[in-house]
Amino acid sequence: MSELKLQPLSGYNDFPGPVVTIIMDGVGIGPQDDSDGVHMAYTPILDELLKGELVTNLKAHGTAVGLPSDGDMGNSEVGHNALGSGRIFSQGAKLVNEALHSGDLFQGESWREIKKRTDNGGTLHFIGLVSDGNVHSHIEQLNIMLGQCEKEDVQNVRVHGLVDGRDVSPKSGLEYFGPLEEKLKSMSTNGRDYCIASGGGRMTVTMDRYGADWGIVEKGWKAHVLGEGRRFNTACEAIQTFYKEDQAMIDQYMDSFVIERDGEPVGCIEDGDSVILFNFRGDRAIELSQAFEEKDFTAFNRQRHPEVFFAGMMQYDGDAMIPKHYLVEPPAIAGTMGEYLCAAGVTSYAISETQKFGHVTYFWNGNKSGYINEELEKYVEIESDKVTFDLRPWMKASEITDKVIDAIHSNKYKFIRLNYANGDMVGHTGVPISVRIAVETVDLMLKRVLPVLEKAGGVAIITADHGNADCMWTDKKGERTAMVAHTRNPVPFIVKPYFNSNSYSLQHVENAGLASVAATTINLLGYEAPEGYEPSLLKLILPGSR
Ligand SMILES: O=C(O)[C@@H](CO)OP(=O)(O)O
Ligand SMILES: [Mn+2]
Ligand SMILES: [Mn+2]
Repeated sequence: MSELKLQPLSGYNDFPGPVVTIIMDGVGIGPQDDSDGVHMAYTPILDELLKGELVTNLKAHGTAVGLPSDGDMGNSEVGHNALGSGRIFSQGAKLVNEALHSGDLFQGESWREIKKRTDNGGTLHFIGLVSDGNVHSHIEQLNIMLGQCEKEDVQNVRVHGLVDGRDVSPKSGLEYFGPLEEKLKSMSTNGRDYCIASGGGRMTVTMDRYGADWGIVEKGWKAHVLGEGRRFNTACEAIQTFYKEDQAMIDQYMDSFVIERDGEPVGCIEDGDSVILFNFRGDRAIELSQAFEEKDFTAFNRQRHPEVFFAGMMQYDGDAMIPKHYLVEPPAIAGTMGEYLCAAGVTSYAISETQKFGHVTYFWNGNKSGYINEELEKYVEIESDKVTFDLRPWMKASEITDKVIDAIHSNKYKFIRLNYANGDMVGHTGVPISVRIAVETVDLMLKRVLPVLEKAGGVAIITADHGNADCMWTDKKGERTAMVAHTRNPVPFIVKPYFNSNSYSLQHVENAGLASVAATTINLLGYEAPEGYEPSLLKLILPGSR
């Protein structure tokens, strides 16, 4: 533990209140036009804060958060990893690409075990998100693995594909499933039999997170494993049918589908088979991994639990070791801010609603679940509604705020962090009236929290993990398409001190990104930032130095 020791910041005077970090999920700085849901919302509090002295913009996408290129939008995983760890780690998207292109992945133990099973007649099943969103998966990575299957002459391959429409445009499923079905067909020569076996929209089927709605995973289990769901001849036929039957249908909410051949599901998962969950990101991959791996599983009735070799694209939870087998080593995010603060005896409080609870705990702590030190920390989850959030854009922001106010009043916590999910979760629905209410909700919450913090004599850090609400639609030749994905826009960074014991100025950091927030926070708590952390955005002004 000795290397986790924080050094006191010289010249620092303590102040009575806590440091409160407010993450406005999905609230980026957009083009300031009428497509920008943050700009369009009535946000007097945020507007005023943005005029302050300790205000800047941060990069929250691409290489600034460890993604392969600056063409990649940010996301909650990489954003909260950077916020909580103070450094930039090469993330799943990048690590998997490297392992695939070098071929290391195919030399690994998991792939070799799968090959053994397929040589013994087992089918290889790929389950995952079929798009090039690069948040949870990338179709090119699936394609490379399929190419390897062909090369190694794996006889039977089934793909259980989830339709995206959340990291890519809302009705783009056919653009990915069309070529994929073609490709699988063209690979089915010399006795090989490759095809899509089941699927469904990612928010309805399989990709639940943080235990928000296990029914979603059960629906996926039924389709992928048991072959239960509405039957079609091809995945493209399924998608086209869903579009035809409901004009308003968008990909992420599509029902499950099962592909049949000769009147039978073409790809149930059986004893002796192998399964690769090809999503690299953990939050929405953990529950299905548990359903495959846990012996005494109670979240839903599996009906049948096939004996399979199950491998994740990565290990999704390094503490709980979920899953046991995986294809690519995840980034080793050690020495997080949480670990340092616990080692220094600093008390902390983390809160969000279910949809983002793991963001301020699991992602924040470098993809590790559970407490670092339960005596010093408190994690609070408010249960999220089970709706598409355009219907309840206020979400659980008020309930979170109530608790945060209690936490400030309690005087028990030196560091409080919270995530308001609204800008992001409602941003993903692409419904402008709801997005506006979502952003206004967050502003109202600032109005509630900040005066309490002022009374307590603390300091607020207000930022976001990436953009989303800041672009609600795109316009091509006068035709608007809902834009439901995250953006590549920068995010605001605001420090609002309510004490007069110290005085700070902004410190210029070249290309400043989210990872600089951790050092800044640690400084505000009275310590030098640990070695290797991205530089702090604040400079303590010592008396007489101005
Ligand atoms: O909903 C999710 O899984 C992602 C988008 O794919 O959003 P976020 O990174 O904000 O959690
Ligand atoms: Mn987010
Ligand atoms: Mn999101």
